[in-house]
Amino acid sequence: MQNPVQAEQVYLTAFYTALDRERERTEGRRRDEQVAGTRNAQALHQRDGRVRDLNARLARLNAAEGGLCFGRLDSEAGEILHIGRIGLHDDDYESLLVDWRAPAARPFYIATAVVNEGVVRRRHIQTRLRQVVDVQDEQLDLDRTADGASQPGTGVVGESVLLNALEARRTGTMESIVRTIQADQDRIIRSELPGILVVQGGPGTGKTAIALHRAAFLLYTHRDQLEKRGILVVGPNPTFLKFIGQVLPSLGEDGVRLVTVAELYPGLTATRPEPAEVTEVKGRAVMAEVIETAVADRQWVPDRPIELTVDRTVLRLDPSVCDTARASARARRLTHNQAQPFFATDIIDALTAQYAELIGADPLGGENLLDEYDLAELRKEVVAESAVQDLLYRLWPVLSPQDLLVDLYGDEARLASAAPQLSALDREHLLRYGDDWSPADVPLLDEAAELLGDDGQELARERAERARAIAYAQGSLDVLSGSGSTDWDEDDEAEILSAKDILDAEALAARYEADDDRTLAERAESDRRWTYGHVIVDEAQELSPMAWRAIGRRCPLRSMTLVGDVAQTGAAGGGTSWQQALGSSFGDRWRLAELTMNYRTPAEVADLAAQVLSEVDPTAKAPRSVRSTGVKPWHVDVPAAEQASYVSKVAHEERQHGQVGVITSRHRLELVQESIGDVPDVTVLTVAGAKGLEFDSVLVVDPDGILIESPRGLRDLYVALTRCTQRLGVIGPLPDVLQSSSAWDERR
Ligand SMILES: Nc1ncnc2c1ncn2[C@@H]1O[C@H](COP(=O)(O)OP(=O)(O)OP(=O)(O)O)[C@@H](O)[C@H]1O
Repeated sequence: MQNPVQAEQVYLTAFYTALDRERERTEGRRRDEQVAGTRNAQALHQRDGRVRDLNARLARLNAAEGGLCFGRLDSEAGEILHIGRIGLHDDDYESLLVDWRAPAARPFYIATAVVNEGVVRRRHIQTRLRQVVDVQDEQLDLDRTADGASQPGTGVVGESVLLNALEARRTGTMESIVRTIQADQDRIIRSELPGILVVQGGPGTGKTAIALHRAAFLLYTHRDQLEKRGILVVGPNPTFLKFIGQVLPSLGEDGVRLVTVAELYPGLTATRPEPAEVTEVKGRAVMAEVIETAVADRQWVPDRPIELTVDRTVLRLDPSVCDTARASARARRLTHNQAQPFFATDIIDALTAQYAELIGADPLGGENLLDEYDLAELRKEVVAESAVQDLLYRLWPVLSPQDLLVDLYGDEARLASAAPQLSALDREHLLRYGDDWSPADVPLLDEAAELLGDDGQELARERAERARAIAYAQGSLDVLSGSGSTDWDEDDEAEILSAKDILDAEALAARYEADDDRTLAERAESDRRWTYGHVIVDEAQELSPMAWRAIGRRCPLRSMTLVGDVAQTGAAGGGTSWQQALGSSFGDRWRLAELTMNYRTPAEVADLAAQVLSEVDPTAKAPRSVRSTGVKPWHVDVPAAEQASYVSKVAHEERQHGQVGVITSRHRLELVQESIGDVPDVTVLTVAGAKGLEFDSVLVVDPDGILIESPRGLRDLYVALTRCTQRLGVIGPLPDVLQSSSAWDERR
């Protein structure tokens, strides 16, 4: 009789055969598409689309190679279902392997002995390359479990697969948890698409992992809807995005764009560092009003008449004329730049009328002597006069968001007028000269862009895009006409109109624009007004109200998953409750899910972190660790002068345990970095840089410094202490909150 490993090997071999066959078929279809002759541009274009789809299918098949099948369900009715990274069928379209995201796979994640979902046995299948190396069974029918009917050779049941995964050394990048998703996590992953779902959970509860698996689930379940608009994932910093960047490709999904808030505005680099208190002011919800007033202030009405000369005739523009023109332009409810031509026309009309009055007046007191042609000529003169153009610029300039902010930040008077609700000190924080940008400027630029509308630059970009499309279309036509004469015999040629006969490049370009050949991520990246089918925000507690406004604009459907932990907020503008963070943008239109199990930190470390959490928020409940390692955290204080070299020595030693993270105060960062040097598997960072990351071993250096460097120092310390999967060491004087002798390993 076959043992379970052998039995599963038979299945697995069949699955890989099916995978190989599907891959060959897809490759064959792609080859056929690529060599097939196409006789008109539209067909060529449609073919490009099919090749794109086949490439995506191949990527999904290739991604499924590692760990293709990892589970099996046996039902009460004797039915067997194998669960894998992808769905596979045989030639008769009978299901062989069920995609982990399909409804049928769900019991694999949620069935328990109490609520077994009709499943009597769950089997975890462990594979290496294409070989089954182990299987572990969980009996879910209580009767059979009671009489001990577990199968021979099945190995340990229960949580061992999960614990093995958690104990495994980290690789430096996050990996998929598809084999071991837990029931409470599964519920979040499969939560419905519409609406805003907030996932609150302490450190290591799997929020990031879940958010990414949810993206994969949503793309699978709502592919038609989401493939067109894509999913946006917003993370706290580029290191974090790199850390999580491989999870979705490993699940075969690439219709997702990963960005930081600083990258949300196309064509702009926003990396200038700035003090936390400045960031905090820029992030306040009230800044939306400030920007609105700053725009309104650029629609100026002088308080006394302005004189200007057109061809030696002195004209006078009265404030009342400006006021009327402004009111009428504003009443159009257009953006500032869209409304500008209407305002300008009214002013020019008024000046032309005055001009005509003066020079066309009949000396004998009769009617004005000028006819329509004369009036048109006078108008041209008025428009061409530079003094008029200068005045129009002062009264209602066409502005880019950058212009608006540079002018606002650089002028105390403008700031005072636009931001009376801010204190003098807050306004001082905003005051600066220059046109380089910090991440906190991005939501403000976005806000300004909404109110200002197109300033011509966007139009220029669109024109450049169009020129590109025409050039591409022209290339396609050249190819078509070149091959047309050689491929077809004369009879054919007489009957078949060549694409060139039917289309010119411009018309063809219009078709290309309708279905752009750039990837979705590329198109979304260059278009500020792109709206996504779903938005995921990680470390969501860090975002300011202004950032939420910018993100909300990218998802008018309000289909979002926001994951974070309000106890870990470090950013000056971030929220310490979800109501506070989201209220100004989304009111109470969001639903909350909570995670309570900590899959990262062992209990020994989590207990210590819980002490800090109770200082941060006495009402907060620390997540419960799923495992303990028996290794207590250790602490050493060394004289400040020797600290950096001591840290370097220990960091080098800790490498034997895997990836090492050295988390220190901003103050000490450079010194520690220099002392350790560039060593593989050791990363030195501040708490802000470590957010969302994890390491096998963590050294927290200068905890006191971390504590006092920021008004949110306690939260920062909490984050630092919860980054390790195995070992924690603390170096430097211990703050009071960590003075608990029982928590520490005294041996070091
Ligand atoms: N069901 C699971 N199976 C295996 N590993 C898991 C599971 N859930 C979480 N993990 C692992 O636990 C670790 C922590 O997960 P993750 O980073 O998603 O937590 P988090 O809640 O985002 O933490 P933080 O708030 O600290 O950023 C990761 O290594 C992740 O792979």
